[in-house]
Amino acid sequence: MSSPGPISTPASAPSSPRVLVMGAGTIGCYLGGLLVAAGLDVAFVGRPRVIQALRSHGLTLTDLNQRRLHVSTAMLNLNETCPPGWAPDVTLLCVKSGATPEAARELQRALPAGSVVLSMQNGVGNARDAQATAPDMDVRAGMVPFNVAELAPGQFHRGTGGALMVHGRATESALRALPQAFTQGGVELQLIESPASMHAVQWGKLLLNLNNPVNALSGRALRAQLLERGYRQCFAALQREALDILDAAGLPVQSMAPVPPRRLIQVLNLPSPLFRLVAARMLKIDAQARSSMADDLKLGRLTEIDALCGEVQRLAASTGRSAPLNSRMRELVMDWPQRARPYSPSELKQALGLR
Ligand SMILES: NC(=O)C1=CN([C@@H]2O[C@H](COP(=O)(O)OP(=O)(O)OC[C@H]3O[C@@H](n4cnc5c(N)ncnc54)[C@H](OP(=O)(O)O)[C@@H]3O)[C@@H](O)[C@H]2O)C=CC1
Ligand SMILES: CC(C)(CO)C(=O)C(=O)O
Repeated sequence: MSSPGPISTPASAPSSPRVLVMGAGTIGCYLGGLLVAAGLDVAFVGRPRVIQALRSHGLTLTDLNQRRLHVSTAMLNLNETCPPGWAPDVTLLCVKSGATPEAARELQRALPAGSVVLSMQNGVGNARDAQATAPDMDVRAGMVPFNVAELAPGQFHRGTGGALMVHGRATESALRALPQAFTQGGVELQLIESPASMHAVQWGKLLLNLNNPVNALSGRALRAQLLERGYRQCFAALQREALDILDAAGLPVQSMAPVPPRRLIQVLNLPSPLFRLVAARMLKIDAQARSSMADDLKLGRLTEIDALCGEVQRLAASTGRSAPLNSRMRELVMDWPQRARPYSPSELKQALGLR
């Protein structure tokens, strides 16, 4: 992506690597749009609402560094199901966790055996679940560190930074084109060779995503929510419980923050004036950015709470322990439709049983 102002987008050459975006939503449109702009041959599969918006408006991508990119409708290969006979070099699986089985079934039906599928989803279980549903695919875990918001139909904004990570090797033909293509759009992609390291990355991201329910229930934008100590204390308590369980299970975690996970918990608990100083980098978030779960609650959609707090509960149970805070948070998110009123910091602490 060039910065600032619109840029022209190159037409993909006949020999361009082919990418299928399965689930053209917020992340799918952002990642796929960057790849179209880099000249890759990208097909999007999405719901009629999104496909119609892209047909009417094209795709506009912006980011926190004032980059702006417009991909015209003519450049977009838009579909409501996998285009028949279209064999991608790589597929980006970008649906929410609850939609993974249906999407994986479609990939299994439509793509040649051995097709590489990258799960660009949150949680630690989506790649495993997709692989179980689509046994002929080669499903790999991926990780998206940054926040993307749909600002208007066809307009997607990246509000935070960080490098994409994917399980694979730079020498693999399916993946070779991706790092450079994303770099052109201002996004780094790191390939992680070892499955154990990728698992540690995913758990590191899950720890960060334990703020998603806090953010969603706060009713505030991410930055405003993180500036409230009471909400940070809730996030820190959920993280501490998860880390204790991960330690008990002997599972390593790669921190997604510039400091180790336990240090991050201390930082989150600091009084706000100190937190602002110490966590200046963490607070480099656009004022309007919200967690993906906040979008789900607002639109009355199924949330990914089961893939986040639910995963902590399941890991706890597998080691003979319990995860009362993550269990309680899961209940609060499930009970949202009955309440439908944001929690103040003290209300949320009280609801979690924190002092
Ligand atoms: N948004 C963000 O900032 C971030 C999100 N993530 C993760 O990325 C993943 C995707 O999230 P996000 O992009 O926000 O989700 P969205 O809901 O915005 O996008 C997913 C889209 O895929 C559609 N979809 C689901 N199943 C199918 C199908 N079988 N065929 C076609 N379209 C389908 C959904 O439609 P419908 O709603 O009708 O099912 C929806 O439009 C999640 O795991 C999320 O946690 C990770 C980092 C940041
Ligand atoms: C980027 C981040 C951590 C923002 O909350 C996210 O993963 C999400 O919104 O789901």
